[in-house]
Amino acid sequence: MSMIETFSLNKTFRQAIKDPGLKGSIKHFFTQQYRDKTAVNGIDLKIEEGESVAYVGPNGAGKSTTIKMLSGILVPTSGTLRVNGLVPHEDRIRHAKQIGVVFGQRTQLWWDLPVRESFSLLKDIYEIPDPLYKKNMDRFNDLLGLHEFSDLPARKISLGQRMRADLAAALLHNPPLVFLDEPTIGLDIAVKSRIREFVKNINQKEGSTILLTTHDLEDIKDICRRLVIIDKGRIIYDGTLEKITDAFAQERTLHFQVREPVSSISGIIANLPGVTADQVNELSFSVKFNRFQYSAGEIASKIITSADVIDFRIDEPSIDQIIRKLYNGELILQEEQPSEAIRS
Ligand SMILES: Nc1ncnc2c1ncn2[C@@H]1O[C@H](COP(=O)(O)OP(=O)(O)OP(=O)(O)O)[C@@H](O)[C@H]1O
Repeated sequence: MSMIETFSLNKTFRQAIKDPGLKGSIKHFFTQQYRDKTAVNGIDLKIEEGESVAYVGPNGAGKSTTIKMLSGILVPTSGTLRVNGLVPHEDRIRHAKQIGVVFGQRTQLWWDLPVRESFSLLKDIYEIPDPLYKKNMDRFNDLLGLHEFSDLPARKISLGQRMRADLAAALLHNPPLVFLDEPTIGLDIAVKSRIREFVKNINQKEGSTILLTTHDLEDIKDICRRLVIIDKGRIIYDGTLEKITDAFAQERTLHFQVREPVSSISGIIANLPGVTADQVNELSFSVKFNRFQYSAGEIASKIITSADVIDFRIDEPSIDQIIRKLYNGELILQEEQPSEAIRS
């Protein structure tokens, strides 16, 4: 049985059409015009137990709406979904016990209570047995350093501390499935890396299934093996990060620095079809090539035998640039690209 299975999942919202300002609100009160906004449009998604999946897409793509349906907060307009054997919105209480949810923008801690009191309230709410509670608190203390701030009320702790506490709060009851909605938003590099390590730990050591939405592509590289890209409510890619890199990161650039000016770079690369060169200044130039056509070693040795090279480095398009181009419609995923999982 899959951990998550959706078929033709749709969610349409009714949005009010109104002009801005008070005048618009008064007019809307009398005329009441609405339009339908399809936020999620025919999502078929299967996630197996123990997978770690990044669910990414531009703003407004439908990520949060999907997570809200999967966590039972929203009822789908049509289609079916099953999460660990339950239909989330039909069985909300039982479902809540089998998931952990972290929203980077919101906290589930009690604002005025010391953080440790929030944990103890959650222990009662989820009916967590004493030994499990103690085991998890010890583990989370080790991994997330909760003791540094657990006597303080949630309103007094920093954003990074709040996120560490929220992660612990969401996982105290050992849920087999964890939804993380932007868990590293606004955090510094050190806290981000601590959180990524923690999430990897619960996925790899505890076997928890992870569904992560993020705009920080470093999160994906670190945590997830599978990437699902959604745009305008539809899945446009479902596969590994490597496959998308293979499809689009074909171009490599070698940058060279030389001791003496080179008279003709185009002459040096003349018998390498498809390779292009750019003179940066008298003593440096770059050479672009397709990595499926040539190896970096081939290109470098060709240049080194013809020029007095003192240094060189290689650049490849970052996954960040590739995914941003996909969002902007500058790259189109096509059937013939080397990815079996690409959807039209
Ligand atoms: N309660 C709602 N009522 C009306 N429209 C909504 C509601 N919730 C979401 N939408 C609309 O549905 C679309 C998808 O929103 P959603 O929040 O799922 O996107 P997202 O991918 O999570 O975006 P972001 O990265 O900005 O958080 C948007 O156009 C949004 O305006």
